[in-house]
Amino acid sequence: MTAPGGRVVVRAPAKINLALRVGALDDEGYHDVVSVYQAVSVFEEVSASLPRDGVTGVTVSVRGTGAVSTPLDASNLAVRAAHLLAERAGVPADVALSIRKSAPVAGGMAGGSADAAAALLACDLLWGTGAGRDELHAMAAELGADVPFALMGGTALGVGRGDQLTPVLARGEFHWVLALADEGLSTPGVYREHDRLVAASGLRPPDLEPEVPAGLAQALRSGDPAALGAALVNDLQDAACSLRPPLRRILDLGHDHGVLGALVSGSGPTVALLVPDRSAALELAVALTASGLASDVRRVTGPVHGARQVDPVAPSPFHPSTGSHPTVR
Ligand SMILES: C[C@@](CO)(OP(=O)(O)O)[C@H](O)COP(=O)(O)OP(=O)(O)OC[C@H]1O[C@@H](n2ccc(N)nc2=O)[C@H](O)[C@@H]1O
Ligand SMILES: Nc1ncnc2c1ncn2[C@@H]1O[C@H](COP(=O)(O)OP(=O)(O)O)[C@@H](O)[C@H]1O
Repeated sequence: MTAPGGRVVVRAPAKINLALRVGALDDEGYHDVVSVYQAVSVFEEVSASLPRDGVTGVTVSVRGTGAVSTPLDASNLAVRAAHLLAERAGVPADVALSIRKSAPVAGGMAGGSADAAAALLACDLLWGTGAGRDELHAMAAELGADVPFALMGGTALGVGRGDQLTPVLARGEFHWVLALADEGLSTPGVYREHDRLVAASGLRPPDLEPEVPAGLAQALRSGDPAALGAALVNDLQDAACSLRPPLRRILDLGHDHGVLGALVSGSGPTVALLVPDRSAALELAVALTASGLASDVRRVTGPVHGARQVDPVAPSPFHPSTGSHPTVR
């Protein structure tokens, strides 16, 4: 579905980690992890167009949530994705990328990874390079541990660096309230803090079983939000809270409101609170907003689909004034 004028639009989801177990550090500075990802209804949108006559190379523009703190140079993950695909496919890297961000930057929701996944797919379609699923997955893993999941979506187990994926059966729809922060947390910085806390505790990092923790698998299979809430776990949570102590107050507020579960998403600082249904989500969102503890509060659902082409001429549900989709607020 390339539009007249050569434009492809792809939407890719942000994620929450339902479980994140962190094992030993390897020689390349990566930790062995067991991660259960769930894609949620916060979508990054990447549009890829053929450049105007005489223009070559990759250009990028960014708008939406956190646009001002998103890099516009070669370090932008969508730009890196376009260059990587062009190099592997042996085609010129000529594309104008335009990103509409809804996920917070450095928020522990893999918004940048979603941009990379969306750019890979959009450029593949725009250039007609015909990379298969496996090839796109391999390129995604080179770009970052979380990028393959943004291609896949749904609910999935990630092992190794978090990039070796297996889909997980999840029934039904789960309702989340997200508490966003103005300022992000650096992923390597949070892993470093985790290592410091583990060393200080005198405990060894756990040897990980490369499978979905039993209680979590059962909760997802049966679509039981209360059981899912009890099974949520994030080994990076203490490190994120150590670097950003006010996150504990958001978790406490959630527990005071009787949420089914609450945890920092990945490396944070986004906090994800699980509630039984839409009306509980609205009630909690109102309380969180009134508390002033979060810079933005979103109501979202999961699981949702992975990176997917959308009709470039259809009106976008993106809300220009807020940088987010009205359906998720
Ligand atoms: C923590 C998680 C949880 O899903 O993501 P976020 O919550 O930040 O989105 C991931 O493990 C992050 O994934 P991602 O952000 O793609 O990581 P990468 O770009 O590949 O790596 C950034 C840095 O994070 C650290 N890193 C990442 C993955 C991993 N398994 N072990 C690590 O120690 C390394 O220091 C690495 O240099
Ligand atoms: N397109 C992009 N969107 C957001 N961040 C990006 C992008 N490209 C590169 N980055 C860099 O990647 C870092 C983390 O990206 P992001 O996926 O937003 O966070 P997290 O890893 O916490 O989920 C940011 O600090 C930012 O500097």
